[in-house]
Amino acid sequence: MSWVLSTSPESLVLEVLTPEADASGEIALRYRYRELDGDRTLELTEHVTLPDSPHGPDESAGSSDADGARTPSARLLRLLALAAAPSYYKACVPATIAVPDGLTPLERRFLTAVIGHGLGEFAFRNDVPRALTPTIEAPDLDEVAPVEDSAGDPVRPLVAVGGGKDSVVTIEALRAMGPATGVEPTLFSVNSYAPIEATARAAGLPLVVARRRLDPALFALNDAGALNGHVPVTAVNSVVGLLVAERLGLDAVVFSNEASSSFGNVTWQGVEVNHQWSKGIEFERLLAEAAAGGAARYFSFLRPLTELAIMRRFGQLRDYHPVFTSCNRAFHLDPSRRRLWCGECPKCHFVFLCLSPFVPRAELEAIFGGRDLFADPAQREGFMELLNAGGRMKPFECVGEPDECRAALTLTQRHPDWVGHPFLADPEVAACLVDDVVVERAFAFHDDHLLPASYEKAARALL
Ligand SMILES: CC(=O)N[C@H]1[C@@H](OP(=O)(O)OP(=O)(O)OC[C@H]2O[C@@H](n3ccc(=O)[nH]c3=O)[C@H](O)[C@@H]2O)O[C@H](CO)[C@@H](O)[C@@H]1O[C@H](C)C(=O)N[C@@H](C)C(=O)N[C@@H](CCC(=O)O)C(=O)O
Ligand SMILES: Nc1ncnc2c1ncn2[C@@H]1O[C@H](COP(=O)(O)OP(=O)(O)OP(=O)(O)O)[C@@H](O)[C@H]1O
Repeated sequence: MSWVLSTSPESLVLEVLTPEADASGEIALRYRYRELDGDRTLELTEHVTLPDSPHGPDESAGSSDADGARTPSARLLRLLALAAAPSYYKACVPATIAVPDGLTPLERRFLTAVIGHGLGEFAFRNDVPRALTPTIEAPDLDEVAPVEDSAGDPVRPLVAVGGGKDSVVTIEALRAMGPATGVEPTLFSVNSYAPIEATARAAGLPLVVARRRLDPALFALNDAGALNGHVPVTAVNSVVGLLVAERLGLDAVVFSNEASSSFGNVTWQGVEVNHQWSKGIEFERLLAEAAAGGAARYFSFLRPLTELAIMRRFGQLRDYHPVFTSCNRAFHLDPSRRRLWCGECPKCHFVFLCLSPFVPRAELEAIFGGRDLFADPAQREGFMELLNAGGRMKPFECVGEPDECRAALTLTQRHPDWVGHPFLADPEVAACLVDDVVVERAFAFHDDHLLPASYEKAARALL
């Protein structure tokens, strides 16, 4: 199979083939590398298994077959095949991606964006700018006529759970909406991880789990030296969420992507490179438009809020403090590589810094296994990057804006638990303190969001 790695990108095409699905919830996403001037091919298949309802079969949901079972809609299946394509494309970065079944204008925009923006970090780190602009060969299909979403606000949301702080804030806000609005959340994850299961248990709400298995040939290609790097994984999780909602008869898919995730890390070759692109508002709009008129709406409940406002709210949700994990080392595909709170990655630095004004010091240190990360000289540079000290670049991880980090530092410096801490007396750290205007701005409500009215009201109540 490693012939694909030695073939020139111009002589190689990645085909996105027709996805297959059945009423049991099994989905096969099929891709094929094809040599342009030879006859060698390499087929890759990714499998996704959609869950059944936690309450038993719901006859009213989805499109019914004769036997009452449900098959996923072709529109969402096609979107999933496009959203998952970057994993396979990035291994060889062929000059052409072909979709023999054709693309509607919206699908073409979607594929262009998940490659052109979703692979920004991959292209930057591997220094392959051409990765962002492959030729897309696909017959033009007519757009499906746009359909308005139903007028009422959704009441049966499927809430994505990542095991971290953000989804917890959403879960509790939606639960609080219940008595007045009838909102009843169901929790969902792609694959199963200990912090996600523990979060669902702490919430006491039903969790449904979709399974996603990459083609093992991708790992073999990686071992043989294929290009590798970050992919827009939230794009995949989001479309899987829409397929799950359709299958279970739920009326919304709710993510917990905050305002800050729309801001990039660096501008390179005229492109804003954003590790979190598929968590940003541009992706949210694109998918919401593509999913419009379907079974479920797609939006992010925390879009109007900053990371710091979310941290402040999460600080109050103490039942979850022993169970959540934001550190990405807990989420490797291979369970033997998983680890809780490594204490040395940008997400650990970020959570430690931004929770420090809102959680008593002893409790914060307990979350990190009894460690005070401010006191560890090996972590100093990581904090400096978050604070943008001396113009350092924001790390490639899901972390907030430098001004939010500086506002957190300022609040921590004023907090009695941290008085006299040597880290805060470090002159380079002290130079990052900000005034009250910046602190206040770090809690602002952002109006660029897609929240239905009752959800917007609930989000405002978090401030
Ligand atoms: C857990 C983690 O941080 N993974 C990133 C890491 O990959 P690593 O090899 O250390 O571990 P695995 O995730 O187990 O991946 C094994 C290989 O599989 C490839 N792969 C994985 C998922 C996928 O959808 N497609 C793939 O091709 C992967 O490239 C490995 O070869 O480093 C990778 C390279 O930078 C990252 O791509 C891995 O990130 C995962 C895709 C992932 O799930 N990450 C989330 C924890 C994550 O980053 N969430 C974001 C949300 C932003 C977004 O949507 O872009 C965040 O919290 O920052
Ligand atoms: N495996 C997963 N399955 C479904 N949704 C996920 C998964 N991992 C992350 N998400 C969702 O993707 C979005 C972005 O993930 P992110 O890691 O930023 O959030 P989080 O885990 O809630 O919080 P934190 O920032 O503390 O990690 C969130 O809505 C999260 O719930």
